[in-house]
Amino acid sequence: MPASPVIDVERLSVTYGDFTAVRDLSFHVRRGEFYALLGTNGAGKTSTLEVVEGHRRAASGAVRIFGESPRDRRAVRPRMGVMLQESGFSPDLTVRESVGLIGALSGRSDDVDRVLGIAGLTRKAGTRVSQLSGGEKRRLDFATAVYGGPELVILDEPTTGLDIQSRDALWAAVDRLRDEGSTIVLTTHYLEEAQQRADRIGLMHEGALHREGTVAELTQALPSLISFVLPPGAPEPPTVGALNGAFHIETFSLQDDLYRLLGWAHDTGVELRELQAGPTRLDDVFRAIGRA
Ligand SMILES: Nc1ncnc2c1ncn2[C@@H]1O[C@H](COP(=O)(O)OP(=O)(O)OP(=O)(O)O)[C@@H](O)[C@H]1O
Repeated sequence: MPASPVIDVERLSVTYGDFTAVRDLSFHVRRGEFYALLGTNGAGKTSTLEVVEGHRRAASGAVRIFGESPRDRRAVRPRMGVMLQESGFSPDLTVRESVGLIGALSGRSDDVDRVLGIAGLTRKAGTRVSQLSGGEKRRLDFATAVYGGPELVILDEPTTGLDIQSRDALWAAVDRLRDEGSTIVLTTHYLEEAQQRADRIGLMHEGALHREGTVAELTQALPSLISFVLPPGAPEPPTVGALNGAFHIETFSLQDDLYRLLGWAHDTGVELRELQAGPTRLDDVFRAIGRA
C-alpha cells in the first residue's frame, strides 16, 4: 500500500473578497519528494502555500499535512519548517537569539551554533537583525526553517537576493536534508534551480494547476530546437525556417535532424555559425503557457 502523502491538497480554492486567486487545485507531495510549485506571476503559489503552512484559511477544499489539518499547529509545527518570502523577526534581537527563539517555538530541538554554521551566519551570531543585509536576512530565514531538520521544509523563493556562494551553500544544506529523508517543497522564479533538483513540478497559471510532472514529462511535449546562421552566399540547407538570416528548426527528432544537418554542412563545406542544439527547457514550457 503506498504511504499517505506528506501534503494532500484536494480541490483547494482561495479567495480575496470577490476575487478567486486559487480554484479547485489538487496536488500531492510524497514523503522524501522534492516538489517544485512553479508558475507565472500572480498564479496563486503563495496563496496556496499560505494555506499549506496554516497561515490562511481555504475558501473551499481540503488540505492535510501528515494527515492533519495545517491549522493544528501543535501537531504540524514540529514536523514542518517554513522559509517565508517575508519574515517577521524582531529587529532588536541578535541572529543567535532569533534562531534560538524561533527554533524553540518550532518545538524541534537542535544546536543553534550548528544551524548558524549551516546558514553561513556564524560570524553574524551577535549582530542585531536590524543590521543584517538583505541576503543575510534570507539566510536567517533559512536557518529557522531547517532548525531541527524537519520532515517537511517549505522554501518560498529561498534564493532571491542571495549571491552565488550563498545559493550554493543553501542547496548543499537542502541536499543534506534530503539525504536524511526530508520532503522539500520549493517555489522559485529561477527555473534552472527547479529543473536541476525537483522530482516533480506543478506548474500553476491563473489559479489552477496548468501541468504537472517530471521535468522530462513537461518538456517532451514541446519540440527541441536547432539554430544556426549561414555565411553570406551559402547554399540553402535541407531545412526550412530562416528568419533574418538565422535558421531555427523545431524538431521532435533532435538527433536525426542534427545528424542530417551536420552531414550536409560537412558535404558542402559550409560553416554553421552560432550553432546551438538542445532539448526543450523548462523556460520554453513557461513561455508556451501564454500560447496554450
Ligand atoms: N491579500 C490579498 N488581497 C487581494 N488579492 C490578493 C492578496 N494576495 C494575493 N492576491 C492576489 O491573488 C493572486 C495570487 O497571488 P499569489 O501571491 O498567491 O501569487 P504567486 O503565484 O505567489 O505570485 P508571484 O509569483 O508574483 O509571487 C494575485 O492576483 C494577487 O494579486
